[in-house]
Amino acid sequence: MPAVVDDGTPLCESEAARLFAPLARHRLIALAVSGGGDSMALLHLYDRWRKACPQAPRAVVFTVDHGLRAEAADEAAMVARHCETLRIPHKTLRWQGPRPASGIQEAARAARYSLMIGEMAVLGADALVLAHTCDDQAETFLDRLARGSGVYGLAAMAPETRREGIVLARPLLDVSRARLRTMLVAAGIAWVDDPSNEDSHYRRVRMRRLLPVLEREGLGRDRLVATARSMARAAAALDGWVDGIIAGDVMRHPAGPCRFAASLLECLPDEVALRLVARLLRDTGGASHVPRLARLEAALADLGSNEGRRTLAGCVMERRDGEILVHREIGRAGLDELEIRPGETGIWDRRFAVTLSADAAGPVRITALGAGGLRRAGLAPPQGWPRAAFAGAPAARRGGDVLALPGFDLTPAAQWRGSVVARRIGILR
Ligand SMILES: Nc1ncnc2c1ncn2[C@@H]1O[C@H](COP(=O)(O)OP(=O)(O)OP(=O)(O)O)[C@@H](O)[C@H]1O
Repeated sequence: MPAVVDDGTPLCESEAARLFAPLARHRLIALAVSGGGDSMALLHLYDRWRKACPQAPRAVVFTVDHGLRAEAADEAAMVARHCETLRIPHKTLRWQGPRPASGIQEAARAARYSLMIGEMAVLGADALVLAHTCDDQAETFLDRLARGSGVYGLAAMAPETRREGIVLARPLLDVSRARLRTMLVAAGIAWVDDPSNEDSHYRRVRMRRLLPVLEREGLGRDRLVATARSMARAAAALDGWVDGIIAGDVMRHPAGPCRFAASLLECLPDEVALRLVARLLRDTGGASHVPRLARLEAALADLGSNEGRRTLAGCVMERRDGEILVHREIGRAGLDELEIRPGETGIWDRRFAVTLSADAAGPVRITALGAGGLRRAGLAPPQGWPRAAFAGAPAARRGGDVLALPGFDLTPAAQWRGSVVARRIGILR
C-alpha cells in the first residue's frame, strides 16, 4: 500500500493514472464535486486521466445544493461552468425534503448520498467517485476513536466500498489536501472554501483542529492514517473468517431473515462473534451503518444468555429453542413502498434489487409482506422458520394480490403475466 506523500508536489501523470486505474472497469462513473478544493482536484485529475487513457470510462458530475447556504447555488453554477468547458455532463441536485431540528450535517449527508445514488440509477452509472483525502481519513479515524469504535470503525474509510448496489470509490485517499491545492493553483483552477469547514460547532471541524496539536506530540496525520491501515488489514482478516461462518453455519432465506445455532456465539472469539452479528444485522436490516460497538457488545451479552426478543439496527433478534433468528423490524410506520414499471429495476428497503420483466402488463408495488401476510397469501412458512420472520419480506403486489415473494412459489393471479425477481443486494461490509 503506498504511503502518504506530502511534499506539496503536484501529482504527476503516472501517479494520477495509477490512482484512477481501478475505475477503468466501469462504463459510466459519477463524480461528486461540491466546488471545494478536493473535489475540483478530483474533476481536474479525471479530465487529465481520460485524455491520456483510452480505457477511462465516461463520467457525469453531480453537485448537491443542500439549500442551507445562499452561496451554494453559485457554487453549483461554478462547477457547472467548469464542466461545460471540459465538456463533461453536469447536474445540480437539490435537497428539498424537510430539515431536522438537530443533526443537520448527518441529514444533509444522507440526503446527498440518496440524491446522487438515485440519479445514478436513472443514468445507469455504477460508481460514485468521492474526493476524500488522507486528511479526511485522519479526521475520520480520530472521530471514530472518540466515539469508541472497534477494529472496523478504526479502519476508517476504504478506497472502495459497496452501497445499495453501487461502488463508492475514493481514489484520492492516499493523497494530501496540500498536494491537491498545489496542483489546482499550478493549473489556475479556482475552488470555493465552504465556511462550515471552519465552524467549530461541527464535530468534524473540532477533530481537524486537534490534528496539529497531536502532531506536536508525535501523533500526526500520517501516524493516524497508518494505524487506520493496519486496522483495515485486521478487519479484512476477520471478515474472511466471518465469510466462512456465514457460508457454512448461517441459514439465510432469500426473503430476508436468517438464523443460526446460539451455541455458535459461544465457540467463536468475541471479536469474530461481534462482526458476525454486525454483518447479519446490516444484511437483514438494510441500515447504512453497523450499530455502535457498545450497543453490539450489550446485544451479544444479552443474546448469549437470555431467551426472547430484542430490536437493534432495524432488526428483531430472537433467541428461542437454541437458535437465534434475525429478521427485519417493520415498526409502527411500516417500510417504504416502491413502484416498479415493466423492464425497470429498483432498490427496495436498501436490501433488495427488484426487477420487473419487460413483458409485464403494468407496474407492481413492492411493500413489506406485513404481519400475518403469509397466512393472507395462503402460504405456509418453510420448515424451521416462524411466520413472523417474513413480515419484512419484499412482496410484489398488484392491487391486493401478492404476485411474488422471494423463495416462495405463488400461483400466478389471473390475467397477470410477467415476472418479478427480488435479489438480495448482499452482505455489506
Ligand atoms: N455538496 C456536494 N455535492 C457533491 N459532492 C459533495 C458535496 N459535498 C461533499 N461531496 C463529496 O463528498 C466528499 C466528502 O465531503 P465531506 O468531507 O464534506 O463529506 P462529509 O460530510 O465528511 O461526509 P462523508 O465523508 O461521509 O461524505 C467530497 O470530497 C465530495 O466528493
